[in-house]
Amino acid sequence: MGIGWRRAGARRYHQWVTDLRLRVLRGSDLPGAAELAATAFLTDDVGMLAERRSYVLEEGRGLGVFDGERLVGVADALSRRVTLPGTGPTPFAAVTWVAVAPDHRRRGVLTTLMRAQLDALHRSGGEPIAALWATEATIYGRFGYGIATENCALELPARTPFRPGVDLGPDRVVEQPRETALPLVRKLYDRIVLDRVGALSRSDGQWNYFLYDAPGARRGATAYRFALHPDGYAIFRTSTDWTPDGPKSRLRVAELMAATPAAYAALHRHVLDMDLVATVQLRSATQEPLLHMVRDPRVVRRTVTDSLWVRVVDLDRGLRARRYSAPADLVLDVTDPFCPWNEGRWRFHVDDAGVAEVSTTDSAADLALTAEELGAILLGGTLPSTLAAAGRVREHTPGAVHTLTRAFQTGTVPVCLEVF
Ligand SMILES: CC(=O)SCCNC(=O)CCNC(=O)[C@H](O)C(C)(C)COP(=O)(O)OP(=O)(O)OC[C@H]1O[C@@H](n2cnc3c(N)ncnc32)[C@H](O)[C@@H]1OP(=O)(O)O
Repeated sequence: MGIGWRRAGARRYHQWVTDLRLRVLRGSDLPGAAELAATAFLTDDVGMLAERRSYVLEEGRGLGVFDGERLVGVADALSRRVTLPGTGPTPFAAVTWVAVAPDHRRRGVLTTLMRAQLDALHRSGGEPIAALWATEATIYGRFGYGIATENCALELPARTPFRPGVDLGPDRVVEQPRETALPLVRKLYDRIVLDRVGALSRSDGQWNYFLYDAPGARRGATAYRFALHPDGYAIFRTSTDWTPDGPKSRLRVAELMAATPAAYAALHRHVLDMDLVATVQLRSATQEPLLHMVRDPRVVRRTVTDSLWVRVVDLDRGLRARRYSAPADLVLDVTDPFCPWNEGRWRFHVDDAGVAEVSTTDSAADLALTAEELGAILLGGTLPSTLAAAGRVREHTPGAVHTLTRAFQTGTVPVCLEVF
């Protein structure tokens, strides 16, 4: 049976008769998948891609499209947990390694993979939400993914001074070799992610993937270095640059986690004060405390980008997965052509404890929105009021947008800094 699809008209897909076949990938497909991913992502480090990938492979979750014997499209969905407001780490399908061979593009291979992935999650009652990092921001909205979190690439001069009075606490930051640092890092991480909305829990394999450190993966920089504090850690690399004006090396932080303000300040001071370094780069939240600790916030260059794109797979299970900040009783009119089981009117009732009841209804709608907006607001990062101002959430009952916004927003801005 051919499974390629081609768009014909605004919303209709016709079966496109080809030799294309979809099947679940096996471990033995990894080399072919790595070849395909390398081609699609414009690299030739096939061996490295395959080795890194092997740490997180799960039987039965990767999907492949084959043209005869040749693998021409892949999409994986890893079993991961994301911290949701009020409920902590919650399973989600981490969609990744999406690639289509350049000579098979724009024939519906990606659409077929997305269709099969979401159908499987729906049918099996698997993870109620899916999430991904998008290579291009125009790809995934059509499949019901919306921008749920943003992050900032920060760059600031080394030795940037803090404001007077920033408390570094009594504890010292000590660098340790990877082997001894990792168990401590993991313990700290497990503690910190519990209430950090948007952060992802990690298994052994996911730690190996995240901290993959083969020389070819370092892009000319050093191996990872580990700086430990009793309440946090920083993992970073440096790349050396000797110029006629003196050393202008860069320090790039892979991850800095701190459970207390003093640990946060001390760890930032450690990376900012590294000798021979001219510039420090970090990936951070949009509401990063560091900006409010330095004496001159304008020396910090910031580039904001979308990070986690979220898709509510099953509307009722997805909305019930988190707690809410204020009571609400609203009827949502949801448009979701890619997952039609979510379409229609839903009563969204939140009690005083923040627990949601979600059920279908015939009552008149207070608000109308699509799956893309639902995904965007789920973590509390993108506000319904912002989407309403953009014309993407439509209010039928005055005050409904305000009620929805109060329910979804949380005390902190969610952030996901881990690309998977
Ligand atoms: C989660 C992740 O892994 S993100 C990684 C995504 N992968 C990459 O960026 C690697 C390089 N690119 C690719 O491999 C491919 O071009 C893909 C996967 C992005 C798209 O695969 P295709 O099989 O060509 O997509 P498909 O034919 O199903 O397109 C579906 C629709 O998306 C649109 N689309 C697909 N890719 C893009 C894109 N890069 N930019 C804008 N629109 C796109 C198509 O035009 C089509 O629109 P239509 O329904 O209005 O006709």
